[in-house]
Amino acid sequence: MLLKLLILDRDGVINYDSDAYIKSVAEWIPLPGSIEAIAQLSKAGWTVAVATNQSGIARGYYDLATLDAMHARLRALVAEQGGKVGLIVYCPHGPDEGCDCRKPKPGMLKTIAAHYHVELNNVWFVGDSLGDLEAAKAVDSQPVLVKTGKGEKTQGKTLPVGTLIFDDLAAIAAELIHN
Ligand SMILES: O=P(O)(O)OC[C@@H](O)[C@H]1O[C@@H](OP(=O)(O)O)[C@@H](O)[C@@H](O)[C@@H]1O
Ligand SMILES: [Mg+2]
Ligand SMILES: [Zn+2]
Repeated sequence: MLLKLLILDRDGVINYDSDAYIKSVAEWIPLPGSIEAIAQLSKAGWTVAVATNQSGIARGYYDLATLDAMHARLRALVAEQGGKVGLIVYCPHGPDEGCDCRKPKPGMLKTIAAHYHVELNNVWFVGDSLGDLEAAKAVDSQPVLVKTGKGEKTQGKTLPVGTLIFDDLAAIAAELIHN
């Protein structure tokens, strides 16, 4: 059976983003409807994974324990609604470290695909930044832009051909669950 896999960017898609980075669990605040959307998707048989740049680690703004605590919070909130979150992959590196995982490179998407033993082509990757969409395009995934977070600003840029655009994660869940 083909795995119904959806991959999400984190900041600006699941939770509010900030130009000052999300540096603590207290600053990690879910966007309206995002927790419910993830719970509904997982209860409808979707595996929801996350691929997130976290250069704030390299910059020393917060540590791995804090990052893990944010993700534990995400998992707990979704579980409260009867859903679950799949693999969360993050890039802790800075923009100048030349790693293979920082978006727009597709390394995290490849890690997720290998974890679930699936191909990436046509898997939806939902993000609010151009780098998210470019990462998706690099591995023939489906780039999906949400207008939350930096999404409205990103919408004004030249997007990869075929990028789908939705208002928010709730709209994506409605599309995937009811079609
Ligand atoms: O959207 P995801 O990938 O989940 O995470 C984005 C964050 O890591 C941060 O990424 C930074 O970009 P730089 O890493 O400094 O280029 C800035 O855009 C911050 O505003 C943002 O919070
Ligand atoms: Mg983002
Ligand atoms: Zn990296």
